[in-house]
Amino acid sequence: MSNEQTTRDNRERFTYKDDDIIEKPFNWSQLSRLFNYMKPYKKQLLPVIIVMMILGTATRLAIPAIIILAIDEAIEPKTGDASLSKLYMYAGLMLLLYVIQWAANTYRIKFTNVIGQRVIYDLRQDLFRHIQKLSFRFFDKRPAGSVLVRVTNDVNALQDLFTNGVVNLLMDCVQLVGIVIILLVWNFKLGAAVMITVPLMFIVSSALRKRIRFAWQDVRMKQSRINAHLNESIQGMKVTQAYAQEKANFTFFKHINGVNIQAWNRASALNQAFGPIIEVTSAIGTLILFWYGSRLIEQDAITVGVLVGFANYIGNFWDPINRLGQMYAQLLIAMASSERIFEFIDEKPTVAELPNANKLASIRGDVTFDRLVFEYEKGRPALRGISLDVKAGQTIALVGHTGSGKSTIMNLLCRFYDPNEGAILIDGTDIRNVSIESLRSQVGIVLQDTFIFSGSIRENIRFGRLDATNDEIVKAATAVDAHDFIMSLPDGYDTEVEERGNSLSMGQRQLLSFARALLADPRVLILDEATASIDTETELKIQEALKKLLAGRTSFIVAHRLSTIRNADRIVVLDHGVIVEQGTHEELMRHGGTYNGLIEAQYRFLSA
Ligand SMILES: Nc1ncnc2c1ncn2[C@@H]1O[C@H](COP(=O)(O)OP(=O)(O)OP(=O)(O)O)[C@@H](O)[C@H]1O
Repeated sequence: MSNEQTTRDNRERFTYKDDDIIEKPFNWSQLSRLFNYMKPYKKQLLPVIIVMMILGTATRLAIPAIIILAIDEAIEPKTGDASLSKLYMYAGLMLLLYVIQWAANTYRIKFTNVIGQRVIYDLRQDLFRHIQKLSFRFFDKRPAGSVLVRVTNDVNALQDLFTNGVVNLLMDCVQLVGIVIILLVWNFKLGAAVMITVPLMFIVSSALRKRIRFAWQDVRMKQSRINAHLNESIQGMKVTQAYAQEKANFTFFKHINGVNIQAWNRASALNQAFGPIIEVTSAIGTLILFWYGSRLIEQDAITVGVLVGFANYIGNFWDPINRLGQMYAQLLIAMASSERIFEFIDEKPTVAELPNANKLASIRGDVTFDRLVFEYEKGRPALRGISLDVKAGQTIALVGHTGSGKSTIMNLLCRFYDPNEGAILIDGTDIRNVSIESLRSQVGIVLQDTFIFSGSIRENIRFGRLDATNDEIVKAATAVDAHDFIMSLPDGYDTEVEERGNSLSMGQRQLLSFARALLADPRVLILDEATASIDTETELKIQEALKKLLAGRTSFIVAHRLSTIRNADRIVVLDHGVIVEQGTHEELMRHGGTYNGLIEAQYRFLSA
């Protein structure tokens, strides 16, 4: 163990892997991929926005030209006579241009907001749809909080870019090019002189860009850690409080919160550095303008109007450059976020469907495990060659020490993971050759940790089959003996339960999950029996419910209760990923092997 590890302090009790360090160069194809999200709205809204953009930019470019004309033709014309009427005319014209500019900008912002919101909506939908398709392996590696942050923070980070960012960027670019052309055409020498500092500014600022990009990526990563920890803390709050570990937990939170602020400050300081660079270059540019401009006036090469107009254009010239600098930072933030979003969207489900996968036809329920080998992590096999033949309608109890591979077999049967070697056949068909939906709709699973969603009891049962009628729901609940307890709740089937079903007891949650499974009516049922001890009356109820649930289907039970085990047609005993014994309860007891040991240990425990 390294020195660093041994001296690890309390703050690092919990470790979160740095979530996806992405260090790729600025990715133009990704930017265009992002902009593809705007395509559906191209016809509908883009023409309006483009017209507004042209109007806004054209008026902005025209105003200094009017100032030049007003000075040179109305205030100080070469003929010598100032003309008040001309001045009024130019002032009126300017007023009109300002009004047009204001109206164009207002409408443009309104429309871009609409597009921005729709794009964000679509992107979030895509991301969520894809996350739902990802396999268990993906979620094994990632804390829920870090997944959450991509759908919330990272998508939000793109909001500014899509609402006004892109359009502002285009407008600023057009404005810049427009000003450069106007200045060079109006007076090439003076125009070139004032812009001499621009390349210098680009050289200095380009050095900053890379650092800014990485700094913002770092911020996102740190935020992701906060979310991961927060999510875990909230879910594990009861344990934290039960062990009075709030202080230690808070210290760790303070640590990651502080690290996040530091990262943010660093990124923001780098961002701020753009401002002074531009201010200094703009000041030098203005200095050159007045110094060189006044010499040109002395030589009669330009008029006062041109100098004032140039000053105006130059003012308008640095503004967009400054904004482009900020916009670049915003673009970098958006790029960092979009990289993280696309990284998820591009993640291929490890359990993939064959392109030509057929639906699994209605099954009888024969299940064959053929020499299954599986490892979650390389080099640590959880299953080392499992072979088992199960006839339709049989109940198989899987028993064995903790970590022996019982749940893993079930995970493979549902295709939450695919085996490294071997195959699982249902009615002779390899489950990898059929569509996942058709498989899972016929293979039901009731997990040990029954998940109850926030919503009504009725909706929770209906989760088994969304088109079930209310009568069918009541029938399923009655069959598993859950009806009485449901009716004793304040609003019966309409009683709202909290997320995870915290307001229900363990036994009640289990009965609900049985009702849900019964409603789904799968031909093959997997049941990871809850280990928590419950009172004898509930135990009896659950056993009765189980009988009804299992009747007529092929069932696999990761069994912990003796009563469940005894009722099984066959008991399969696992040890370190291999089947060491199988048979009925009596056969295995007579055999006096691992099973016998397990049962005796349970008795010793109960009678102790
Ligand atoms: N998601 C996972 N990632 C990595 N290893 C895992 C994962 N799930 C299980 N394992 C490992 O695989 C082995 C088999 O685990 P499995 O959950 O199948 O055991 P089990 O017999 O169901 O245990 P229990 O009775 O405690 O539920 C164990 O060594 C476990 O540490």
